[in-house]
This record gives sequence, C-alpha cells and structure tokens, in this order.
Amino acid sequence: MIEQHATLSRQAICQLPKAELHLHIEGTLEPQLALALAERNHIALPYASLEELRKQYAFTNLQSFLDLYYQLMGTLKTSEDFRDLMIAYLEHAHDDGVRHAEIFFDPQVHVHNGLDYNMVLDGLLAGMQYGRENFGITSSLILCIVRDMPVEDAHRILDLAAPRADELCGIGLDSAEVGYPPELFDEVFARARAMGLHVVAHAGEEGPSSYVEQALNILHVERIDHGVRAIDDAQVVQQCARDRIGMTSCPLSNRRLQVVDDISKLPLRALLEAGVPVSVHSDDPAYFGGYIADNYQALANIGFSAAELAQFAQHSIETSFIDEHERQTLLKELEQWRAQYVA
Ligand code: HPA
Ligand SMILES: [Zn+2]
Repeated sequence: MIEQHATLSRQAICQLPKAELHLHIEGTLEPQLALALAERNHIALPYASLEELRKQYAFTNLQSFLDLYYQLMGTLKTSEDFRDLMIAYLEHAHDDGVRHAEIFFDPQVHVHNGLDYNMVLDGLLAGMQYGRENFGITSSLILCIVRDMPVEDAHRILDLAAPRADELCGIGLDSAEVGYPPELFDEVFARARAMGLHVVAHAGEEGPSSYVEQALNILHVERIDHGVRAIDDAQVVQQCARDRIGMTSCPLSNRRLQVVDDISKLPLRALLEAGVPVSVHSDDPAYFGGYIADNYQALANIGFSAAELAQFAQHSIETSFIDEHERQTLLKELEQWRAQYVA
C-alpha cells in the first residue's frame, strides 16, 4: 500500500511562527534590483540584460556564488539602498511567518567599496525600524567577519563598529571557508565577546567538522551556521546537543552550492535525533531560489512532517537572542499552531 501523508498547505507553513537566524541581507538583492541600482548609482556591470545576469546563477560551489554576490553588492551605495533592501526583505519575511530576524551584514565589503560604515548601519537600522512599525517584526544585526580578508581588516571593522556596538546583536563569520579556519579569528572574536556581542560562525558548510569544533571551542560560538559536516564527528554532535548550540540549516542554499546533491542527504533527522537544536533558514534567498517558507516547503515536499517542521521552528525561537518575554510569547504561539496542525 502506498503510504499517504497529508502535506501541509503553504498557508500552514507561512503561519508557523518562526525566527530567521541565517539570512545575509546582501543575499536578498534580487537580480532586477541589482540592475536597477547599477543604473541609478552609475555602476558598470558586465551584463547587458536580466537574462544575461540570470545565467550567472548556475553555481558549482560556494566560491562561484561568492564571486557574483560580491560583484552585485557593489551596486549598493546609499543609505536608502540599504533601507529599501531591508524593508523589502522584512516584508517578505513577514509574509513567510517570520516573527523575529537576526540578520547578517558584511560591512568589510561595503567599506572596501568606499562606503561609510555608519551610513550602511543607519540605512539598515532605518529599514528595521520600518519593519517593526509596519509589519510587527522584530530584528537585530549580526556583523559578519569576511574570513578570506586579512585578520587585521577584521580588527579594523571592529574598531569602526565599537562606538555603536550596542546597536548590534552579534558577530558572525562568513565567506570562503576552506583554508580559513575559525582559529585565525580567535582574538577578533574575543574582542567582540568583550564588547558584549553574541557569537556565531559559519562552519562545516564546505569545511570539515574540525572547523565546527574550532568554532565551538576557540571562538565559543552560541550557534553554528550550516554545520552540515558536524555529523562526521560524534563528539561535535554531542557537544552541540549538550550545550544547546543552535545549528542553522539552509537546505536550498546547500543544494544550489552543491554541498549536497539532494536535500534529502542533509543530516537533519540525525541531528534532531541526537538532540541538536537544528533550525531552518534561507541564507541568500535571491540567489538560491527561495525565502524561508520555500525552505520549509522543500522539506515538507520530501516528507518532513508537521511535527518536525514545528520542531525546527521551536529551535529557531529557542536559540535566538530575543528577550525572554518575547521568546515565551512566540513559544505559546507555536503551541497554538501545533494544536491546529500536528495530529
Ligand atoms: O552561505 C554562505 N557561506 C559563506 N558565506 C556566505 N556569505 C553569504 N552567504 C554565505
Ligand atoms: Zn550564510
């Protein structure tokens, strides 16, 4: 007999209360907008049309994506550009049932493109305020260190960030992974922790489980971003479960960057069974073919149950850096969702 299972409706997926914990704001720059900004800001891009630009999205690995991502980032120039980008994202996130978002940005790249750190920050914060007032979505910023830029450059961005550290939520680590182990950034992260910032890092996306282990034990991260390769080391998995280290999985990203050739190969069920608080997110939705509800949908389509999706959402709320009152409110909403959709 063919096993029947009721797939959740799109509406149910969008109503599931969730936190977005792995989202690069620059990764929400849609190709149409990049071309429009290039024209408005007089930036020459080597693509004559949207069709030509779209052909660049057939990525073979992380670096092939990063090359385009950094190139298109060069079209962002003004405070309004950053504000508009943030508002467009938060509106989409709101439609997808995101109640709270912790959002990465890459200021080292913007400063290298000649922009002022405070101008970028002001634009993003203005967009976040708009999102709070108009969509009721709370959000905070995580400054990502670009790991394939020199360590001294990471220190320089912290120098710029320090006077307004209280306007940030955390520090992260992103960009090309292999050859740039977390231990290179031990002093940078120690400084950020001393500034009162929460600490996360991309690890185990293309790099080995030893990079996850370094992120945990040298950078003292509270969440691991991606963490796919953690599964290769039982001790790392146990440590994440024991210490409630969140793991922010991005299925559509992992497939598009060929981290796995099929979403079903991600170790999500093994991590759930081991007790790791793994959650589901969108990474760079304009590049990878979907926002957060599309990522949940992709898992529903391959047989993840309503109970499992609710577990991912619960982990996103539990491992977010929101205040306890907001956390309890969201967990109660999640219970109501379960009462309706989990048999
Ligand atoms: O998925 C990613 N990995 C590393 N760096 C990134 N910068 C944006 N997205 C990513
Ligand atoms: Zn990422």
